[in-house]
Amino acid sequence: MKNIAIFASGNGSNAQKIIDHFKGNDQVSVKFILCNKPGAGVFNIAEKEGIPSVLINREDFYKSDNYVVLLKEAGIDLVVLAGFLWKVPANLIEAFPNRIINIHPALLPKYGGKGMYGHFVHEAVVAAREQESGITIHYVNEHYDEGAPILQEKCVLSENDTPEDVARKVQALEHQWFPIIVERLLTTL
Ligand SMILES: Nc1nc2c(c(=O)[nH]1)N[C@@H](CN(C=O)c1ccc(C(=O)N[C@@H](CCC(=O)O)C(=O)O)cc1)CN2
Ligand SMILES: NCC(=O)N[C@@H]1O[C@H](COP(=O)([O-])[O-])[C@@H](O)[C@H]1O
Repeated sequence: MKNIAIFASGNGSNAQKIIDHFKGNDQVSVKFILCNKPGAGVFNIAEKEGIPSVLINREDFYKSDNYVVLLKEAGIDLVVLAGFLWKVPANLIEAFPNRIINIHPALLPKYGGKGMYGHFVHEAVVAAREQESGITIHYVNEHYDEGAPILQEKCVLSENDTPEDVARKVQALEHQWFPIIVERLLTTL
């Protein structure tokens, strides 16, 4: 059995796609959904899917090993950041070397780093009149968006695309590829 923990901060559409992908697979379990935003939509997904959820406490997250202990005791094999908006601290990264991955809604290294999340990314891409955008799935290190890349996929943009149009095109790539990459990585662990 391979065990996944998903970290999210928002609606959880990527979490839902990953959960759906492994339904019927008795070798993979989504053990926890952890979120730092009270009332986030991902909590509704956890409840609907019968997956234990955890509201992350900032003090504990950055000043204790409580979440490392929780994940280790649950036998988590892969930590998946799916729209998680806090920086993962060094103790968690050290406890799960090459076992934490993230999806970024742009073609890193462009449009990454502090402040580059959600609609801010797509607004910057449109402002720069980029002709393409896409996704980057990467390992997580102690800096935002600088971990080793795992996959990049592109989408073509038109000059009339709004940030919302870009978000739609990018999200389609996320939903298509993130579950596949999670499954592919689990086979290597
Ligand atoms: N140690 C790491 N932690 C995280 C990474 C990472 O690569 N290394 N990726 C992020 C996800 N992310 C981009 O993919 C990202 C998320 C959020 C931010 C950001 O600027 N956050 C704000 C706070 C926003 C909020 O609390 O609502 C901030 O830090 O001021 C940048 C990039 C997940 N964690
Ligand atoms: N830099 C991090 C970042 O911007 N992550 C982005 O947050 C969204 C979460 O959507 P979801 O909650 O519907 O999965 C996704 O588009 C993901 O790429």
